Amino acid sequence: MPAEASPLGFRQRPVKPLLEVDRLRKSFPHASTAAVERVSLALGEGELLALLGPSGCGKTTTLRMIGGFETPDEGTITFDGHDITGLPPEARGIGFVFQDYALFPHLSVLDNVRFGLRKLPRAQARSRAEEMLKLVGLSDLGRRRPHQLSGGQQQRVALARALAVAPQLILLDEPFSNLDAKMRIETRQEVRRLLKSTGSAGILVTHDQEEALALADRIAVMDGGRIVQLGTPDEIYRNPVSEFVANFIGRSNIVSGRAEGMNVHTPFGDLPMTRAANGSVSLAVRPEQIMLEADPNGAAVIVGREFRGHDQIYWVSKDETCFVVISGPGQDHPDGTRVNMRICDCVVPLT
Ligand SMILES: Nc1ncnc2c1ncn2[C@@H]1O[C@H](COP(=O)(O)OP(=O)(O)OP(=O)(O)O)[C@@H](O)[C@H]1O
Repeated sequence: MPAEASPLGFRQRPVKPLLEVDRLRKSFPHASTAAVERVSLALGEGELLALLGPSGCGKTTTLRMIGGFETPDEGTITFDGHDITGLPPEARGIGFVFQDYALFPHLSVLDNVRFGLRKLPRAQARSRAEEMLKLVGLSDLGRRRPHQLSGGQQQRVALARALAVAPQLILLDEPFSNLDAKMRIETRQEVRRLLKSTGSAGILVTHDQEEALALADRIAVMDGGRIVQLGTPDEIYRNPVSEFVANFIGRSNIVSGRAEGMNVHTPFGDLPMTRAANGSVSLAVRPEQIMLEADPNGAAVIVGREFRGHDQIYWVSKDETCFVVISGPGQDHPDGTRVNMRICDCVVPLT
């Protein structure tokens, strides 16, 4: 369902949007389908939005159109009350942090941050750049060159440079992709804290659902050039609109059922649903919504498990279907254990 037609999308529209993107379309020469199709979204002041989706779904093209690096075939972009659709990047007042940070290798860290402040008097530019380096925790490294920094430190310099001009909006294209797993987790919390402390709104492009869930206030899930769902991380996780979203954000088991209003008959018994439906439905059931009870006569059998310390993942076979189940500590079922499966909580009917 396109976001503009989605009740979730409307309910979440910021009262006074800082940015409004209306039905953007972009196709590239020799391509059979558009890279971006009817993309609409609104962003409030200080809000963080993630554009999330698989490779090639149109995230970067959407971001580049908002930044002015790509011209839309159709649609409009309104920023701070002005139509900026035809303006070049430098006239938009929007900050950009590129995937490769795009720092100037021959300039010191301090001069990289000072670069965007060229129009200010020299002393003022220097003090603002120093202030920004302090904000990102790099005060001691101002004299180094970019190649003398770690990936995470370079990322923070790029962010300090973009934030130095106090943009109302900053665009981040896969900003953590060059960092190792541990650094990514630390840096994304740092970036969220920085953006919240400066009050800048942000749009982040990522294909990493964990990153989007951890960093963003709202997530636009994209597939095939379109936004397929727009909502808070909690809404998208608990109430995915389609099998694609249910499987892209976390894991889901798909179960068939016959729906009647807010209830559904399933092989696991009658269950409540998160929203009304009628007739044959596919249902998304999260791994943590399934309870396992050991029973020598149980209809299911554990065929695999992965110990993860704070919880365990089980693969459970029932009627030639394999389910994934996550259970908390204290539940220890060896491979081959016969079990009964019970679904607790509401299940989600999918489109
Ligand atoms: N300059 C270009 N010329 C031709 N086709 C392009 C160009 N830029 C992007 N595309 C195509 O447009 C589609 C969307 O690309 P885009 O980079 O926006 O996707 P993405 O979701 O950001 O993917 P990734 O996560 O891999 O960066 C893809 O099919 C891509 O091949």
